[in-house]
Amino acid sequence: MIQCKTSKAISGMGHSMKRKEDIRFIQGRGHYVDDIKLDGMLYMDITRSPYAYAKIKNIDISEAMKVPGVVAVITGKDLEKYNLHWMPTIMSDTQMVLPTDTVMYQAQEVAAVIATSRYAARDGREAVKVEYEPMQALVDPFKAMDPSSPVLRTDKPGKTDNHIWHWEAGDKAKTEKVFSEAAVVVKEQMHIPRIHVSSIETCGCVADYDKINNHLTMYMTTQAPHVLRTVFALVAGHVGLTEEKIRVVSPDIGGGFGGKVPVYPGYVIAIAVSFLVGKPVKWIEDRSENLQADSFARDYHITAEMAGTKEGKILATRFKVLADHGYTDAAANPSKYPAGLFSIATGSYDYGTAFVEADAVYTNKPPGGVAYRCSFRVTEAVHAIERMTDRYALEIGKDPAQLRMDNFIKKEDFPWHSPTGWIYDSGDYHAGLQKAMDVVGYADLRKEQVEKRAKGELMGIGISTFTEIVGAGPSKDFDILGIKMFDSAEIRVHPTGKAIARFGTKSQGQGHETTYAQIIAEELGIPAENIQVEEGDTDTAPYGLGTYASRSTPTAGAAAAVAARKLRDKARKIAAYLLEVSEDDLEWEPGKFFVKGAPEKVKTIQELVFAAYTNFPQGMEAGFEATHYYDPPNLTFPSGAYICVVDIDKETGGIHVRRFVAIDDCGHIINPMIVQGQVHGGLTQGIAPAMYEELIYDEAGNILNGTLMDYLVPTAVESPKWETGHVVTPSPHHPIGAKGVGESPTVGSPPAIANAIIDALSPFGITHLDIPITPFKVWKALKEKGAYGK
Ligand code: PCD
Ligand SMILES: [Cu+]
Repeated sequence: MIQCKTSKAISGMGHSMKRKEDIRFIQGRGHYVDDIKLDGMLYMDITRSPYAYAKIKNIDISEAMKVPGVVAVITGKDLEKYNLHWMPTIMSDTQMVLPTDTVMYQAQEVAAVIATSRYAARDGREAVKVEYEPMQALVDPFKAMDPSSPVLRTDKPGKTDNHIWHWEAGDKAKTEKVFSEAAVVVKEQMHIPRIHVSSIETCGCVADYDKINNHLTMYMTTQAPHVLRTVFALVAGHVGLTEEKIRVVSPDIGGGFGGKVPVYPGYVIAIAVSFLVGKPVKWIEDRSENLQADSFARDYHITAEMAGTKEGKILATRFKVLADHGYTDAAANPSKYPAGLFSIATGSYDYGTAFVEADAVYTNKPPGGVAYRCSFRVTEAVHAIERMTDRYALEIGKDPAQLRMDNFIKKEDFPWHSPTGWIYDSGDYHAGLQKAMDVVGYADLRKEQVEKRAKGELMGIGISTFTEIVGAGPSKDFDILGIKMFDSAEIRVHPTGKAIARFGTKSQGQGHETTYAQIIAEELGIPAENIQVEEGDTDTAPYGLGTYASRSTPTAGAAAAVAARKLRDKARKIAAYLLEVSEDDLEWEPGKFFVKGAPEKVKTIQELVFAAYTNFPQGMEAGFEATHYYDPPNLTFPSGAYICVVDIDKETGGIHVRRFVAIDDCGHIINPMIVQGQVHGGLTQGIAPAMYEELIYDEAGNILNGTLMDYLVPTAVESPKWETGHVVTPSPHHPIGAKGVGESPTVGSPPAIANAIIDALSPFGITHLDIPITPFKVWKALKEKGAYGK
């Protein structure tokens, strides 16, 4: 199925080349921020608020200053003197760096303690005495929307409510008409809970300000080094730290998953302190801080409706969202899309009309709304559409697989214009679902289910046939803080034919050092092994928007191919010159040009590169280097067909995932082994919100599961055996036909699991349960439906 045009020695596209980076990772030689030690480095720890909403009456630092090793305690008032106490968020909202008078969520930063050791900093943090006057927190987003509720963002002049923005897409009037006339309408209220990215490595940085040269080097765990450099320059330009004086370096990163896109106050405080003290300052979050205070994901309350015929033709959908953004809108979305790409909510189905609308609201919870392994809210959209498709099938008593087959967009209808304005590039949804059904043995499973039901046993089969939307994005629509979302590649081939390539993206574990090398190997025929890939240093890499939203392959990966093709064009010119033929008489095969019909007249790419430095035609520029900034013409639309089989213990509500088959379509695959790893990891991060994870707050805004003792992150023990496979519909507009894949499994799997569980419970009249679906929720729902007698 995967075609390899290059030999294993070259290892271009389609080869399961072992990951270059793993040589250091598996030997404990990865180099992370916390491994950085600089002369005279100080350590920072942060005093945080125990209250979700309170006035700060007083901060007494005297005891903290007495702790041996503590050199300074910084508060909002200190930063205010330099106008560094506020910063912009990526969504152009504002966020406190340190508060001067009010705290807005539990675990918010209140003061920073600087000491000569991490331990002293921690002791100092405990010794900071803060006097608070607690206020009534607003936790419920629906209540917060109520015009009679107190206004939380009193820092915003003229703000009279807690509403942040309203956004909509699709055709409201047309959709309403279809709904009012439809024979069948189904409706569910659902909550996609607030969850959290639990990367192995927490956030952290070392801010190293050099007073003599007025230069800041910021070592940090960021998915978007260039954008953050720009943000830092915007925040600190007025004190002389302009962009050319800032270097952001991201060393190895232990998982990003969207949580390392935002700017956290800790980074800005570390910069401010290093600037004021003139020494390097290290800040590394601990596990609980990471869970309690960093950007959350999801938290969408969705009223979902679907209209259709009695026979099973979907006619329209309507989705209304209330988005709880916490204290500030610190989501990581393209500017034009405050609700991200939620309007992909029509999914893989061909029907006439849809209307989606979203309102965002402030509450006393940590800020965020990051795209945790999700292209800006596509996960929420997929959950809504895939749950409702099953809900509709249940309503009319039709098999959910058949209902999907009957409603899919057909492969000949691509490029397909969705009713909410997207143009899907390619796909073959029928083939994907058919393959998943064949692998899982769908017909037999349905028979088994009938037999089990007759015996009172609970077995469920759940399907999710989702369409993803990745590769942000085309500059006409996509920007972050005004910066267009292109990405870049720069290739330098040295005289001996070995190369270094640099990118505007930044791997956090995805394997870019391997796969980017494979793309260049494919295009130039230089062995991937001989191509060194570098990312994450703003002094050396070309400007790019970073790695998230499965955008690296669609953008920087494309840039690599285009830059390599520029070089191949140059190689052709040199070959024509050396072989004394016209360029048209030459033929390319990965790694060499030869004369048509005379294959013995050949120049290898290595010879041609050498000639670019030693023997090139008069008038040609010397060297063998190229750069490309790629502005994608469209997004790529990967898809998947997932089938999950569950067995439920009726007495305890215990859920056992018996099978999980995932057929993905990410177009042409660069490295099948890496893609499989991506799918395994992504599925595990899909079972997480479906069955385990949710951040829970009480009415006072206290987080009830703020440690990994209580916040249940699934491990290998909880993970079922993932059965994976592919169909391949190349992206027609991408230079190598690839689509992103990193997010697909996390986006597509939660509804497959939820649908399976609901399918098992449907004989009791249960039509919906919110994720995470825990044994207790199942048991409670069964009890309410009288499953255990009166
Ligand atoms: N067709 C194809 C596609 C793809 N690939 C591969 O795979 C990977 C991925 O890719 P993509 O899809 O393009 O993506 P990126 O951009 O690179 O990345 C991103 C993603 O990725 C994922 N994965 C991962 N892994 C790891 N290890 N770690 C991490 O952290 C992570 N993260 C996650 C997330 S979350 Mo977001 O941020 O939320 O938005 S988004 C995301 C890479 O390596 C590449 O190359 C291949 O091979 N082929
Ligand atoms: Cu495949």
